[in-house]
Amino acid sequence: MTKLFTNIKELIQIRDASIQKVSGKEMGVLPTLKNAFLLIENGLIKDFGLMQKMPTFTSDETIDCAGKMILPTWCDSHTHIVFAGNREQEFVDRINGLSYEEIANNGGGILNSAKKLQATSEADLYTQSAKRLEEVIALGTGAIEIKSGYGLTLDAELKMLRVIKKLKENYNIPIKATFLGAHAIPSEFKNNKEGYINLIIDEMLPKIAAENLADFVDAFCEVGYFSVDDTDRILTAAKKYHLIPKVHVNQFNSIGGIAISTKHKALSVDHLEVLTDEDLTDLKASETMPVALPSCSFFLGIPYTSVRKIIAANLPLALATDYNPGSTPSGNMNFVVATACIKMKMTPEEAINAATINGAFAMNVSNEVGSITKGKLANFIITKEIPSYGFIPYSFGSNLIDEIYINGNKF
Ligand SMILES: N=CN[C@@H](CCC(=O)O)C(=O)O
Ligand SMILES: [Zn+2]
Repeated sequence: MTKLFTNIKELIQIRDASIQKVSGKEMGVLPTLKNAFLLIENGLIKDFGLMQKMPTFTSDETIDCAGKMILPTWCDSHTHIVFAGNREQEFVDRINGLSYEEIANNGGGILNSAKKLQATSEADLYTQSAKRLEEVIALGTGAIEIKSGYGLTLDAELKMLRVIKKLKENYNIPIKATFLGAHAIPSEFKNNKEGYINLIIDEMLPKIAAENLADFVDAFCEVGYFSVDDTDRILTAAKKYHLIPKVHVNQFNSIGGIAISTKHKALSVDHLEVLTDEDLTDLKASETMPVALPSCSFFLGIPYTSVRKIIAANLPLALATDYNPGSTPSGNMNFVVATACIKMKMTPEEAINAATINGAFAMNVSNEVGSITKGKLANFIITKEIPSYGFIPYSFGSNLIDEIYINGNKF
């Protein structure tokens, strides 16, 4: 089955397969072709080039894209879309003056979501989560990472990971599962954090590995949650099961989370709203991808990640949503890209690179998605008629998506 897309006003993010991520100044370069064609075959990108040089193809279907642009679907490398219910009440509490920290200390926050999730059946949790996944695919996400971490008991963590497994089976986009048992200390272990870490290491990890339920491991390395030593213990234990770390660090405090994560060769370190010079030095000596989550800063009113410092240090950067019920109840990557430009002063080129090729790297799916590359999945966004790709972040809040293609089929 072949499909030919012709007269594409601009074909965005064309790359050779050898490019897996872009760093520093390279982030400001977004390779494109104006007036292009794109040929797909059996769900994969087969060929692309300039219209003037298009060979004669016999395709099953031809789609005229005059005035429209094509770019790879967004790669959202950090989400928590498997959750039960919502935390709208906490949103109102924050409007009325309580802080995120105060809400968490009063038994709200992650523990509130854990209580709801524990009381929700696996079937119901699947239905709620699948709805969110479909919502974000329609918004242009074509590869996604999903974390556990709202279970906080062996059974509930397994329930979350089994829901992610089922999503992988039923939806045809790259989905990666991350075990985040170390998301918060459950109330039963309030005065016995060691006991909970032992549960993670001695019971959760072996069971999860035996059922092959996770690709990555995560921990919330933060004051009041898991210390650097706790994180070290968990990442060390996870290594035995070949779980690569992707770690929540530096959301509120810089406590050494980056150093311990890079020491464990983490694939990514995520949040980084607080970032010291020492953190930057540790990142520079690593292959770890820094990931910024601007929708979280927007929703909580906390500082935005200093991405200009990161890029000036010649580092790469990825952008993700952090879609979750507490700090970021939105999985809209278009908003993330716009907010990165508006609030973090990224150029449209940098933001699109961060949300596609670097996002793919941050979840180990670079061979399948993240760019318009021969042999990669035909997962792409066709825009409405727009004057330039800069219009995507510029027209924040507008829906500029005309169609989404996943594995060569309209979603
Ligand atoms: N910071 C840790 N975890 C989530 C939020 C958790 C929640 O509030 O439910 C985050 O990445 O922002
Ligand atoms: Zn998160």
